Amino acid sequence: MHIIGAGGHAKVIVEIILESNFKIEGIWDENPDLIEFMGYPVNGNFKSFMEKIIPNEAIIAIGNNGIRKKLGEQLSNNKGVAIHKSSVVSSSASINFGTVIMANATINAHATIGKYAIINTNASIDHDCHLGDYVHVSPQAGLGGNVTVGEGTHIGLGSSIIQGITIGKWATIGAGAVIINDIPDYAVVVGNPGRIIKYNKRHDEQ
Ligand SMILES: CC(=O)SCCNC(=O)CCNC(=O)[C@H](O)C(C)(C)COP(=O)(O)OP(=O)(O)OC[C@H]1O[C@@H](n2cnc3c(N)ncnc32)[C@H](O)[C@@H]1OP(=O)(O)O
Repeated sequence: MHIIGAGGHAKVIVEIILESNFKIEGIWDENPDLIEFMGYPVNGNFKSFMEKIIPNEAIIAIGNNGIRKKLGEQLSNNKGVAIHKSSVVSSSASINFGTVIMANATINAHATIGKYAIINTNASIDHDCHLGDYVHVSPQAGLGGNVTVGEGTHIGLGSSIIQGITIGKWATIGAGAVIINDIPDYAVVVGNPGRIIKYNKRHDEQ
C-alpha cells in the first residue's frame, strides 16, 4: 500500500496497514525535507508518485477533505482501503475505495460510505446511512439510522446526528454538536441543538 501524506493522520493509517499485514510500499509527501517517516523512507511528492507508480493501492492520508478530493480525482484505478481489525463493518454495508475505517468504528447494516472517506476512531454509523465521497466522521461521533451526509462534509468530534437527518455537502458539524434538523450545503453548525453560525466558502477547499 502506498501512503500519500506523512502527518499525524498518516501515523494512524500506517499502523492500520501494518496490523492488517499489508506491506507499506512507499510514503509520499510534499515536504522535500522529510526523508523518513515511521521508519520508512519518504519517496517523493505526489507528482513523482504519479509519474513513477501505477497507483492502484494507495491511501491518501490527509485529513483535509478538499485536498483528498483534489488528489483522489487523479487516482482513477485506486482500489486501496484501510480497515482497522477492531472495527465492526456489517456484511451488508458498502465501503468505497480510498476510504479508511479506524479502530472501534462501527458501520451497521445497509450503510454506504463513499470514496476517500474517513470514519475515525469510535465513530458509529448506523443502519441505512449514506455518506458521500470525501466525508470525515471524527472520533466518537454518532449517526443514527437513515442519516445522509453530502460530499466533503466534516462531522466533528463527539457530535450526534439523530436518525433520518440529511446534511448537505461541504458542511461542518462542530465538535459536540447535536443535530436534530436537516443541515444545508456548506453550513457550519455548533451547539445543542445545532445552530448555523456561518457558511464555508462555496468551493471544495476547507
Ligand atoms: C483525530 C482528530 O484530531 S480529528 C479532528 C476533528 N476535529 C473536530 O471535530 C473539530 C471541529 N471543529 C470545531 O468544532 C470548530 O470549532 C468549528 C469548525 C465549528 C468552528 O471553528 P471556527 O470557524 O474557527 O470558529 P470559531 O472558533 O471562530 O468560533 C466561532 C463561534 O462558535 C463557537 N464555537 C466554535 N466551535 C464550537 C463548538 N464545537 N461548539 C460550540 N460552540 C462552538 C465559538 O465559541 C465562537 O462563539 P462566539 O462567536 O460566541 O465567540
